[in-house]
Amino acid sequence: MLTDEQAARTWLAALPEWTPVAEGRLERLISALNVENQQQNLVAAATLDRVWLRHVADSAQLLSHVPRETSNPWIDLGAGAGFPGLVIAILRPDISVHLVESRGRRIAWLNTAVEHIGLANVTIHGARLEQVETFPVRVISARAFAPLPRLIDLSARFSTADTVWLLPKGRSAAHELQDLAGWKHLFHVEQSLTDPEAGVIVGTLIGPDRSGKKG
Ligand SMILES: C[S@@+](CC[C@H](N)C(=O)[O-])C[C@H]1O[C@@H](n2cnc3c(N)ncnc32)[C@H](O)[C@@H]1O
Repeated sequence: MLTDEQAARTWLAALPEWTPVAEGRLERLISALNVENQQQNLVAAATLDRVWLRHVADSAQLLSHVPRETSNPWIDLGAGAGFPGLVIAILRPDISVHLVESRGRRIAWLNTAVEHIGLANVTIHGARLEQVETFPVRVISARAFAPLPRLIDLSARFSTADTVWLLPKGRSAAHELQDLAGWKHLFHVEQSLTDPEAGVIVGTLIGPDRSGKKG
């Protein structure tokens, strides 16, 4: 379990995806986020002094749940400040990362951040997810985007038999999964590395469940 900034940075530096370029880009992201967060509430202000733990490592931990060679393309729903999507794009410059965000000021921030960091592998869909054209993806991530049933209803059309879903769900992960009805899936909850009480829902979606059973 990572509990402070130093531990988070040490853990990040040991990742196979870690490079000096990625480190520089993450530092640029964080400094721009600190400035922009004074203009709009991208992340809770109280989390800024633990940004490596609460946002960077919290995002990067998703990489360990999907094989490196089967993670392209990746879509991040409700990208907001860019977590986890921008962190994934920085650590995996070899894959195509799609960010979906509907709020104008956040879309503007994402565009500015991508340009400022110098990322060539990000596509920003500045629209409601409901309006984004369907395309198959290998990974769907979404942090703090929507309750699980709505999240799946909105995004199942991007999922194939091979798509891995990575859904950081905080403390509600196990309950949300237990209460999920209407879908056949191979989801389970992984312990979050950054919060002892939080979980990440991980797995694949099979399809609609017409049997009426839960979970
Ligand atoms: C609570 S924020 C989380 C942002 C980011 N994932 C994070 O964890 O820091 C949820 C984001 O989803 C966006 N959002 C909500 N509904 C959406 C929709 N239907 N389509 C696209 N974006 C949406 C909101 O504008 C907001 O930026």
